[in-house]
Amino acid sequence: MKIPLKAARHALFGSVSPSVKTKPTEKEHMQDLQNTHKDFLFDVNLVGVANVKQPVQIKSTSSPVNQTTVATFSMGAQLNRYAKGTNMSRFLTALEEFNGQNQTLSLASLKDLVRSLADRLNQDMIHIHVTFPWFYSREAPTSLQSAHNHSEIEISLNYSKTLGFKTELTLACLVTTLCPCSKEISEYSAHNQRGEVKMSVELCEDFDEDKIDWKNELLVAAESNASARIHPILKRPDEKVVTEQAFENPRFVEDLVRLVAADLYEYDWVTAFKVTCQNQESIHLHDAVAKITYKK
Ligand SMILES: Nc1nc2c(ncn2[C@@H]2O[C@H](COP(=O)(O)OP(=O)(O)OP(=O)(O)O)[C@@H](O)[C@H]2O)c(=O)[nH]1
Repeated sequence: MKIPLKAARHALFGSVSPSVKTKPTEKEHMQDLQNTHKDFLFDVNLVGVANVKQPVQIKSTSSPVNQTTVATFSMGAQLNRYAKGTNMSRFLTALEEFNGQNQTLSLASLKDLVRSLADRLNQDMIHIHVTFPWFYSREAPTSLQSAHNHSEIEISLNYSKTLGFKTELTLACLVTTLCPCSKEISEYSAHNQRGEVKMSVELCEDFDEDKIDWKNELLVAAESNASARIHPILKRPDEKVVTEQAFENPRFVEDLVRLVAADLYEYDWVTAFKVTCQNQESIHLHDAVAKITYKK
């Protein structure tokens, strides 16, 4: 078979030559619809961009201490009823500059990004939400073989020029939970499952991210209270240890949220928290869930 040239193939499938263009091509002669000012009936609480993926550098107190991960950004601003549209491109320009400076993604650098957005968009209120997987080396208990685990991180910043920043930090990780009821009533064994622990915290005024690696602290709060931690590599002697450890530390979903809440209560850098645990029950199709919200 003889295939026609590419241009002919495109024509075959409906492509046509460009028509005569009459609208301006220079930016200064183009309509700027988004800058139209009229009464457009409602203020818009949040307008911006979502699901923007970027490679970012983060720091950790556990290995690997410097790592590249992929973050997903949502950024938005308020818009008053007299402005037709926001300047969408400026969100991406600000983010591109942020990344171009090879900055580490931290609370401090995100706050700089938010301030720069407030200036570029000439807005008093900015919201930014970032999620990314954070990786850490996890050693098996006996063989000491290690590989990477990860938890999901969320950082949410609400900024107001008059009120400043409201920050919420979230970590979600997976743990093992073993059912106390099942252990109590059964002649042998107990059902156990993978549970997701999600913790969101608000920070004290003088929180210093250089002194406290909040990701690590939240991970410790979840894992140290679970029936057992989750490992990437387990040899047989390791598997024996984690199996027995889970049996020695049975947890209802309620037990786990309460124990994690107690740890967060003791963290003096946390002023308010939410803890949820969702167990993918191995003896049901449904999940078991529990949640605690607390303001100190
Ligand atoms: N406001 C708004 N812009 C949108 C939307 N969807 C896509 N855009 C696009 O965002 C782009 C414009 O971004 P702007 O930042 O306003 O562009 P500009 O006016 O050339 O940029 P400045 O010089 O910074 O003012 C256009 O291509 C719009 O079509 C939307 O729902 N709302």
